[in-house]
Amino acid sequence: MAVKGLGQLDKEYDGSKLRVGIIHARWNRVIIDALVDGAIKRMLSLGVKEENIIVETVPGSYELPYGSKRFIDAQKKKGEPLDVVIPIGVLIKGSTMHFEYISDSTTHALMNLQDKVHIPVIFGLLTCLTEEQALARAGIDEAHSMHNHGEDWGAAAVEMATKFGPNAF
Ligand SMILES: Nc1c(NC[C@H](O)[C@H](O)[C@H](O)CO)[nH]c(=O)[nH]c1=O
Ligand SMILES: CC(=O)[C@@H](O)COP(=O)(O)O
Repeated sequence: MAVKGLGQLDKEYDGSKLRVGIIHARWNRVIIDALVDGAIKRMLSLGVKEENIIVETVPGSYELPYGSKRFIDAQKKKGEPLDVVIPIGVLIKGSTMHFEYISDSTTHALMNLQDKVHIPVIFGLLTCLTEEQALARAGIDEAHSMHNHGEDWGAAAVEMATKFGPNAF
């Protein structure tokens, strides 16, 4: 039995009234696409309507914090505010310090973003030392050694928006 991962949620959720934003980087696209797919499928299974999942993209993970902020602002300005956002990126260690700087700064910026936008920001960033680690965490390595982590992010989004989103209480 797998031990790691979100597993079952603490109760049944009805996501039918939620508006969810997914904003994803385009680096490492094959892995990104699997993660985005996993997040969407899980949210649909929790009742989120397809038309209420809005997808935007940025070039790379470094662009996720500012892109997320502007994406949230734009949806609000259109009168279609989001209840939660899932920024998704895949960072894979290369041969320089690039990976460390982007992993650290992006993580902190996404964490701090929540206090600025007042909606939950899910942490959909893989920070992997190898391509194999990233493939496994998207559920697409040959051995299917791990589950698709996008599914956990979709479930976390529905739970956080329902419990702590702008319309939760
Ligand atoms: N190396 C990875 C990047 N690098 C690109 C940066 O995120 C950024 O887009 C660029 O420096 C322009 O500002 N991005 C990833 O998402 N994943 C990587 O592995
Ligand atoms: C995208 C870059 O700036 C690049 O030089 C980083 O190299 P590496 O991924 O090998 O650390």
